[in-house]
Amino acid sequence: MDTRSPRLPGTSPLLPAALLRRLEAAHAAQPLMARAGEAAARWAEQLRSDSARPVLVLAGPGNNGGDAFVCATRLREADIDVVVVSRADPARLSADAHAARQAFLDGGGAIAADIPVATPWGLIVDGLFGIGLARDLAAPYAAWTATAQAQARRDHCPILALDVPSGLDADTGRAWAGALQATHTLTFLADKPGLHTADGPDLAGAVRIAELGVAATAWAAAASGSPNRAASTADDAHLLPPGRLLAPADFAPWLKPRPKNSHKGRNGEAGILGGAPGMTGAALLAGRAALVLGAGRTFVGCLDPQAPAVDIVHPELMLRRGEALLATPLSALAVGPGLGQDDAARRDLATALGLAVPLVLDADALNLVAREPQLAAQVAARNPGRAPTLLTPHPAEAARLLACDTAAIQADRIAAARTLAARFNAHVALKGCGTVLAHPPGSDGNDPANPDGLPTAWAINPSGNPGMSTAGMGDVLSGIVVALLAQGWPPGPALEAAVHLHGAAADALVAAGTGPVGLTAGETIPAARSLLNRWVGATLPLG
Ligand SMILES: NC(=O)C1=CN([C@@H]2O[C@H](COP(=O)(O)OP(=O)(O)OC[C@H]3O[C@@H](n4cnc5c(N)ncnc54)[C@H](OP(=O)(O)O)[C@@H]3O)[C@@H](O)[C@H]2O)[C@@H](O)CC1
Ligand SMILES: [K+]
Repeated sequence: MDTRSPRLPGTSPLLPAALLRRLEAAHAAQPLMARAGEAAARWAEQLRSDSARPVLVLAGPGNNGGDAFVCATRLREADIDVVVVSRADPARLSADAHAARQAFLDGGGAIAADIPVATPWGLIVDGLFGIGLARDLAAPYAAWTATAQAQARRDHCPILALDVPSGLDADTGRAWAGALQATHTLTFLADKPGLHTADGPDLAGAVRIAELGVAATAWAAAASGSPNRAASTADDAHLLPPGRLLAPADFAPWLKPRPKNSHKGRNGEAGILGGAPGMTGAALLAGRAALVLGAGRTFVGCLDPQAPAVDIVHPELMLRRGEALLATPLSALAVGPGLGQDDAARRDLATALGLAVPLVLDADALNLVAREPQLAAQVAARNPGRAPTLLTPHPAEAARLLACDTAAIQADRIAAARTLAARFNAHVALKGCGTVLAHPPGSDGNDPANPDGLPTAWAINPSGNPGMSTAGMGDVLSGIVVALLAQGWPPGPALEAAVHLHGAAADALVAAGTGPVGLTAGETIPAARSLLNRWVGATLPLG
């Protein structure tokens, strides 16, 4: 019997396309396309919904098409009926893709110029475009993706995307017009940010990585100035540094069991400031989350003079007026849940910004900072060592902070989070599908010298689900963050852990049938507590 504690999943690097190209160049002597096509064929064999039906393989005009030709050849060798559709001009193919196409033809394969309308498929393989796509799909490709999508629905068959679903930007997760929605994605060499944020999770389905025999750590050499690195180019100025797909192993060092000789003074004083008239519920939700996630004492300061004096559900909470809270010694403070934007809110926020404690800003605290340059300057001037700032905007709040529209934020969420981290000298969680975390220059693991001038430390959180798109979830997240800060977590790990934990708690609830429809913010609080206690008892992978 295995008596070891359960293990925490480890981290996975997210590599931008420019870095993947360097990696590919550094390993050009290896048969990467052959390995990619072979790995795709092996998964394709397993995925077929009906082994009596043929597999439709769409092969595009670049190396993604080359992977598709190899995949089709391997499937035919396994006696699987394959229909390949391609209009790639052989004269314009790379040497590898040309050879892959020729090998398919030499083996007796045939290429169709259009998708047959009447054939029922067992599987559709999407090898149209990979990391080389940078515009809306042109004819005939947009028509092919629409037809493939409709036929997959008709035939109840899966769609396996090679590297990335065609039409998805591998760096940003933005979908170009005509993008294909896959059910499965086999991504090559390393995982990619675009598969995990914005439109990526909807288009990619279940993601697997095929490393193609290149060591998982080789990217580090390609990213640095190693001899394998291709010569620097002007593109380096825009090079997105590698990030991480967040997992509990990223913050495992802080998942410590409490000492037996513990008392509430060791677990800190968490404060929540908000609760303007009509919005006291937001402050209470944040306060309850801070309490239940382990803060030693939790104080809630409401701006509403009519706010209740006690929380009947959680009488452990200490309810105060806003000014009284700001005069209370605190280990960490969250400002924003139900704060409103009136003069009192502005005044209390300005006072809070002057306190030398870790400070979480959310909701109307962010809107006030966006509205008033003086407050913005106060945020940026805070001392990131003694008084770190943590910002948790949703895309509309991020757009106000960066004076742009929400579409611009969503077009490149990673750039937006890194820009906010640099501008406000703050740890940032840009919420939404695939929350993006970015950390300020000078914080742990952050190389201040990235050519684009933005901080290098960023991550995407894969946990969470659409059930979280409901009122109060942001308030609960603020409460979880401030609870961890009060218990002594450093700001970066506290923000990453809180975001991951909150999403994982919502996922556990959905798995148990509570949601996604009708999932409430309050329900995620005890679920997050259960999970945090489970993680504290787990260990890192043993390597
Ligand atoms: N990196 C690796 O390590 C490995 C990479 N491998 C594979 O290579 C893939 C990258 O290949 P890639 O660079 O040839 O790009 P790809 O995505 O096939 O498309 C480029 C072609 O499409 C064209 N085109 C673009 N947009 C278009 C549009 N909207 N409408 C129409 N055409 C459009 C574009 O034309 P152009 O823009 O030049 O006019 C060009 O012809 C990668 O994702 C992976 O699958 C593996 O084999 C092994 C390891
Ligand atoms: K593809």
